[in-house]
Amino acid sequence: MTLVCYQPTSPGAWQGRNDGNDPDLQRWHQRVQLADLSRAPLPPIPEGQKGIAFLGFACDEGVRRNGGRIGAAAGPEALRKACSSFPVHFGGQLLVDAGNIVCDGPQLEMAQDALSATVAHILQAGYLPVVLGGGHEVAFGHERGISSHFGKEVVGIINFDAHFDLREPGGEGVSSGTGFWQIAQERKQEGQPFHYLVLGIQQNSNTPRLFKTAAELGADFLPAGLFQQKYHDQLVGAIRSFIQRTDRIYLTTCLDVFASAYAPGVSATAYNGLVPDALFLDCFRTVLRTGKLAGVDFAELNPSLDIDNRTAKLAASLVFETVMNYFLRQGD
Ligand SMILES: N=CN[C@@H](CCC(=O)O)C(=O)O
Ligand SMILES: [Mn+2]
Ligand SMILES: [Mn+2]
Repeated sequence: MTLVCYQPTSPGAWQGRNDGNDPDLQRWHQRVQLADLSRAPLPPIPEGQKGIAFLGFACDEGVRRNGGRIGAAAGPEALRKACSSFPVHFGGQLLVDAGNIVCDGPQLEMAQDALSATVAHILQAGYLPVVLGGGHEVAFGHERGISSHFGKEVVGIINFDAHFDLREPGGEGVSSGTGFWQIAQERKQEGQPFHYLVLGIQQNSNTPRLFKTAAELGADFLPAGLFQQKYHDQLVGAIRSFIQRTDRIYLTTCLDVFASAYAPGVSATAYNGLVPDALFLDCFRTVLRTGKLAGVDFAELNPSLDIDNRTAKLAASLVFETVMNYFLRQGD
């Protein structure tokens, strides 16, 4: 593939604890295969196996344009590091690192185009793309790659986020806060429905205008306050009924959906965000186990604001969930 903004991952990115080379001792860093897409396509997936391809989106420009605290471009590197020592519980399945889309300076739109093309390539090769952000401008590029690959199929978007990210582009153009508005416009132009479910919305972080835009676009949302054990069945039921209306699911997690005690390393912290507890995990796994997963990403990790890698480790644990559920439990 010829790609602007593309950089392969350096071998030093995956390093960690080593207990030996036996299959039952291995860690992810011993199993991740590095692929340089500028030289060769992704390796073929052997019959009867599945593949996941990580792709970094090293980009600060969306958060900068949105007036936030920059540093998310270092997110992919921190996430790889936090994932490196996870144990391998998935037998011979294929875990590949497909490199990075790097947004150098103000070229955000170009980086998003490169992201879309690379995501489409990953899907074409039969892998599940797991994109490591980067600001939430990752969503527009990622989703477009998915919808271009799946053509007329209905792609539903599930976003764990404190924010709608339904802003109309302002003076600086598109940003980390405009991604889902941009997707809605594309859908409208194509005469396709916009299926968008946001989980964890904070009233104190979204203007009345954003709530109004969400209503006008037919977006569904569940507020952060609903994330209580007594509403468990309601939450899981709402997620399931949303998924039923779609053919494919794009799952995106904006790490600022979590309370700042758990996720201090984000641009816009939430003191009263979600707790990454059993209730949250039930909701997250409900999405992962649909059998319709088309792409997963994690946005807004800003290592320069993190405390003791807390946010990176939380995001990494969700990557672990994604890998485990895709390889071993999808379609339950
Ligand atoms: N991707 C982030 N979006 C939020 C940021 C809010 C903030 O910086 O306070 C938004 O635009 O609403
Ligand atoms: Mn957010
Ligand atoms: Mn967001």
